[in-house]
Amino acid sequence: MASSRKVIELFYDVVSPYSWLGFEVMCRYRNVWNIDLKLRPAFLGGIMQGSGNKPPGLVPNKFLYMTTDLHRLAQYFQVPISPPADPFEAMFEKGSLSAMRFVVAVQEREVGGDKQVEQVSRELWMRIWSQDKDITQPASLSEAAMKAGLSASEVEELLKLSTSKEIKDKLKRSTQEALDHRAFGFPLAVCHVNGKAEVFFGSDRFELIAHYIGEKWMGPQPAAAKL
Ligand SMILES: N[C@@H](CCC(=O)N[C@@H](CS)C(=O)NCC(=O)O)C(=O)O
Repeated sequence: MASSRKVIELFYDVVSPYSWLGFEVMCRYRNVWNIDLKLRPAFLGGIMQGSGNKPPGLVPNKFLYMTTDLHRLAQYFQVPISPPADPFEAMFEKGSLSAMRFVVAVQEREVGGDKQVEQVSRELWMRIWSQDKDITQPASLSEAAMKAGLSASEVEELLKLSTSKEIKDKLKRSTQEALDHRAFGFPLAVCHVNGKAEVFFGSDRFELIAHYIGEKWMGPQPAAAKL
Protein backbone atom coordinates (compact mmCIF):
# COMPACT_ATOMS: atom_id res chain seq x y z
CA MET A 1 0.00 0.00 0.00
CA ALA A 2 1.36 3.41 -0.90
CA SER A 3 2.31 5.56 2.09
CA SER A 4 0.31 8.75 2.64
CA ARG A 5 3.40 10.39 4.08
CA LYS A 6 4.81 13.18 1.99
CA VAL A 7 8.50 13.15 1.28
CA ILE A 8 10.49 16.33 1.88
CA GLU A 9 14.09 16.40 0.77
CA LEU A 10 16.16 19.10 2.45
CA PHE A 11 19.30 20.09 0.57
CA TYR A 12 21.75 21.95 2.79
CA ASP A 13 25.35 22.89 3.45
CA VAL A 14 26.77 23.69 6.88
CA VAL A 15 28.49 26.79 5.46
CA SER A 16 25.02 28.32 5.13
CA PRO A 17 23.43 29.84 8.26
CA TYR A 18 20.00 30.01 6.62
CA SER A 19 20.32 26.28 5.98
CA TRP A 20 20.84 25.80 9.71
CA LEU A 21 17.52 27.51 10.42
CA GLY A 22 15.74 25.43 7.79
CA PHE A 23 17.38 22.26 9.05
CA GLU A 24 16.38 22.80 12.70
CA VAL A 25 12.80 23.64 11.77
CA MET A 26 12.49 20.57 9.56
CA CYS A 27 13.99 18.36 12.28
CA ARG A 28 11.46 19.81 14.77
CA TYR A 29 8.56 19.17 12.38
CA ARG A 30 9.58 15.72 11.19
CA ASN A 31 7.53 14.13 13.98
CA VAL A 32 4.77 16.73 13.91
CA TRP A 33 3.88 16.69 10.22
CA ASN A 34 3.03 13.49 8.37
CA ILE A 35 6.28 13.57 6.43
CA ASP A 36 9.37 11.55 5.64
CA LEU A 37 12.26 13.97 5.93
CA LYS A 38 15.25 13.10 3.79
CA LEU A 39 18.41 14.99 4.71
CA ARG A 40 20.40 15.80 1.58
CA PRO A 41 23.86 17.16 2.42
CA ALA A 42 25.22 18.93 -0.67
CA PHE A 43 27.78 21.57 -1.65
CA LEU A 44 26.69 25.20 -1.86
CA GLY A 45 29.87 26.22 -3.71
CA GLY A 46 28.86 23.82 -6.50
CA ILE A 47 25.35 25.27 -6.54
CA MET A 48 26.71 28.81 -6.92
CA GLN A 49 29.00 27.72 -9.72
CA GLY A 50 26.48 25.49 -11.48
CA SER A 51 23.67 28.05 -11.38
CA GLY A 52 25.82 31.10 -12.14
CA ASN A 53 24.77 32.69 -8.85
CA LYS A 54 26.96 34.63 -6.41
CA PRO A 55 26.82 34.39 -2.61
CA PRO A 56 24.53 37.20 -1.37
CA GLY A 57 27.13 38.16 1.26
CA LEU A 58 29.36 39.54 -1.50
CA VAL A 59 27.05 42.54 -1.99
CA PRO A 60 28.02 44.91 0.87
CA ASN A 61 24.51 46.09 1.71
CA LYS A 62 23.16 42.54 1.60
CA PHE A 63 25.96 41.43 3.89
CA LEU A 64 25.06 44.14 6.41
CA TYR A 65 21.37 43.27 6.15
CA MET A 66 22.05 39.56 6.59
CA THR A 67 24.08 40.21 9.74
CA THR A 68 21.11 41.98 11.32
CA ASP A 69 18.63 39.51 9.86
CA LEU A 70 20.51 36.49 11.25
CA HIS A 71 20.70 38.07 14.68
CA ARG A 72 16.92 38.50 14.74
CA LEU A 73 16.28 35.08 13.23
CA ALA A 74 18.54 33.33 15.74
CA GLN A 75 16.26 34.57 18.50
CA TYR A 76 13.03 33.91 16.65
CA PHE A 77 14.03 30.38 15.60
CA GLN A 78 15.91 29.69 18.88
CA VAL A 79 19.02 28.55 17.01
CA PRO A 80 22.29 29.83 18.52
CA ILE A 81 23.69 31.57 15.43
CA SER A 82 26.59 33.88 16.12
CA PRO A 83 28.58 34.85 13.01
CA PRO A 84 32.30 34.09 12.94
CA ALA A 85 34.66 37.06 13.44
CA ASP A 86 35.72 36.81 9.79
CA PRO A 87 32.74 35.44 7.84
CA PHE A 88 34.54 35.91 4.50
CA GLU A 89 37.42 33.72 5.57
CA ALA A 90 35.07 31.10 7.06
CA MET A 91 32.65 31.01 4.12
CA PHE A 92 34.71 31.81 1.04
CA GLU A 93 38.35 31.07 1.86
CA LYS A 94 38.01 28.01 4.05
CA GLY A 95 34.60 26.84 2.85
CA SER A 96 32.84 23.57 3.53
CA LEU A 97 34.01 21.02 0.97
CA SER A 98 35.79 18.69 3.40
CA ALA A 99 33.01 19.11 5.97
CA MET A 100 30.26 18.20 3.50
CA ARG A 101 32.25 15.22 2.22
CA PHE A 102 32.52 14.11 5.82
CA VAL A 103 28.76 14.44 6.36
CA VAL A 104 28.15 12.40 3.19
CA ALA A 105 30.53 9.74 4.51
CA VAL A 106 28.56 9.64 7.78
CA GLN A 107 25.37 9.22 5.76
CA GLU A 108 26.92 6.49 3.64
CA ARG A 109 27.84 4.42 6.69
CA GLU A 110 24.77 5.07 8.85
CA VAL A 111 22.22 2.29 8.96
CA GLY A 112 18.61 2.49 10.05
CA GLY A 113 18.03 6.24 10.17
CA ASP A 114 19.83 9.54 10.00
CA LYS A 115 20.42 10.49 13.63
CA GLN A 116 24.18 10.62 13.13
CA VAL A 117 23.91 12.75 10.00
CA GLU A 118 21.59 15.07 11.88
CA GLN A 119 23.87 15.35 14.90
CA VAL A 120 27.15 15.66 13.01
CA SER A 121 25.63 18.36 10.76
CA ARG A 122 24.42 20.24 13.83
CA GLU A 123 27.83 20.01 15.52
CA LEU A 124 29.50 21.38 12.39
CA TRP A 125 27.05 24.31 12.30
CA MET A 126 27.74 24.86 15.99
CA ARG A 127 31.43 25.13 15.20
CA ILE A 128 31.30 27.51 12.24
CA TRP A 129 28.12 29.50 12.98
CA SER A 130 28.11 29.58 16.77
CA GLN A 131 31.60 29.05 18.17
CA ASP A 132 33.79 30.51 15.40
CA LYS A 133 35.74 27.28 15.07
CA ASP A 134 37.34 25.61 12.09
CA ILE A 135 35.46 22.97 10.06
CA THR A 136 38.14 22.19 7.48
CA GLN A 137 40.79 20.21 9.37
CA PRO A 138 40.50 16.47 10.12
CA ALA A 139 40.88 17.26 13.85
CA SER A 140 37.91 19.65 13.63
CA LEU A 141 35.71 17.10 11.86
CA SER A 142 36.77 14.50 14.37
CA GLU A 143 35.89 16.74 17.32
CA ALA A 144 32.45 17.48 15.84
CA ALA A 145 31.74 13.79 15.20
CA MET A 146 32.85 12.73 18.68
CA LYS A 147 30.56 15.38 20.17
CA ALA A 148 27.80 13.89 18.05
CA GLY A 149 28.44 10.56 19.77
CA LEU A 150 30.61 8.68 17.25
CA SER A 151 33.52 6.63 18.52
CA ALA A 152 37.17 7.36 17.78
CA SER A 153 37.48 4.31 15.54
CA GLU A 154 34.29 5.21 13.62
CA VAL A 155 35.62 8.73 13.10
CA GLU A 156 38.95 7.44 11.86
CA GLU A 157 37.22 5.26 9.28
CA LEU A 158 34.89 8.09 8.23
CA LEU A 159 37.76 10.54 7.77
CA LYS A 160 39.41 8.09 5.41
CA LEU A 161 36.16 7.38 3.59
CA SER A 162 35.41 11.10 3.23
CA THR A 163 38.37 11.60 0.90
CA SER A 164 37.49 8.61 -1.31
CA LYS A 165 36.28 8.95 -4.89
CA GLU A 166 33.03 7.22 -3.90
CA ILE A 167 32.16 10.00 -1.44
CA LYS A 168 33.43 12.87 -3.59
CA ASP A 169 31.20 11.57 -6.41
CA LYS A 170 28.24 11.14 -4.10
CA LEU A 171 28.48 14.76 -2.94
CA LYS A 172 28.75 15.85 -6.58
CA ARG A 173 25.67 13.80 -7.49
CA SER A 174 23.59 15.26 -4.66
CA THR A 175 24.67 18.77 -5.64
CA GLN A 176 23.76 18.02 -9.25
CA GLU A 177 20.36 16.71 -8.13
CA ALA A 178 19.73 20.03 -6.39
CA LEU A 179 20.81 21.85 -9.57
CA ASP A 180 18.43 19.63 -11.55
CA HIS A 181 15.71 21.03 -9.29
CA ARG A 182 16.99 24.47 -10.41
CA ALA A 183 18.70 25.32 -7.14
CA PHE A 184 20.54 28.63 -6.92
CA GLY A 185 21.09 28.63 -3.16
CA PHE A 186 20.31 26.80 0.10
CA PRO A 187 18.36 25.68 2.00
CA LEU A 188 16.27 23.98 -0.66
CA ALA A 189 13.23 21.93 0.31
CA VAL A 190 11.85 19.64 -2.38
CA CYS A 191 8.35 18.47 -1.47
CA HIS A 192 7.04 15.40 -3.24
CA VAL A 193 3.26 15.41 -3.36
CA ASN A 194 1.10 13.32 -5.70
CA GLY A 195 4.08 12.42 -7.85
CA LYS A 196 5.12 16.03 -8.31
CA ALA A 197 8.18 17.78 -6.87
CA GLU A 198 7.61 21.33 -5.65
CA VAL A 199 10.73 23.31 -4.82
CA PHE A 200 11.07 25.93 -2.07
CA PHE A 201 14.15 28.08 -1.47
CA GLY A 202 14.92 29.56 1.94
CA SER A 203 14.15 29.11 5.61
CA ASP A 204 11.28 31.59 5.25
CA ARG A 205 8.91 29.43 3.21
CA PHE A 206 7.56 27.07 5.85
CA GLU A 207 4.09 28.58 5.91
CA LEU A 208 3.85 27.98 2.18
CA ILE A 209 5.31 24.47 2.47
CA ALA A 210 2.72 23.63 5.14
CA HIS A 211 -0.07 24.90 2.90
CA TYR A 212 1.27 22.93 -0.03
CA ILE A 213 1.54 19.62 1.83
CA GLY A 214 -1.70 20.10 3.77
CA GLU A 215 -0.16 20.49 7.22
CA LYS A 216 -0.32 23.22 9.85
CA TRP A 217 2.49 25.75 10.39
CA MET A 218 2.80 26.44 14.12
CA GLY A 219 5.84 28.69 14.04
CA PRO A 220 9.50 27.72 14.41
CA GLN A 221 8.93 25.84 17.67
CA PRO A 222 6.00 23.46 17.21
CA ALA A 223 6.59 21.67 20.53
CA ALA A 224 6.20 24.95 22.45
CA ALA A 225 3.18 25.95 20.34
CA LYS A 226 1.36 22.70 21.19
CA LEU A 227 1.62 23.17 24.97
N1 LIG B 1 15.39 34.40 2.31
C1 LIG B 1 16.17 33.20 2.53
C2 LIG B 1 17.62 33.51 2.25
C3 LIG B 1 18.47 32.27 2.23
C4 LIG B 1 19.90 32.59 1.81
O1 LIG B 1 20.27 33.76 1.71
N2 LIG B 1 20.67 31.54 1.56
C5 LIG B 1 22.01 31.73 1.05
C6 LIG B 1 22.97 30.76 1.69
S1 LIG B 1 23.15 31.10 3.42
C7 LIG B 1 21.97 31.49 -0.45
O2 LIG B 1 22.24 30.42 -0.93
N3 LIG B 1 21.57 32.53 -1.17
C8 LIG B 1 21.45 32.52 -2.60
C9 LIG B 1 20.67 33.74 -3.05
O3 LIG B 1 20.12 34.46 -2.20
O4 LIG B 1 20.61 33.95 -4.26
C10 LIG B 1 15.97 32.72 3.97
O5 LIG B 1 15.42 33.50 4.78
O6 LIG B 1 16.31 31.59 4.30
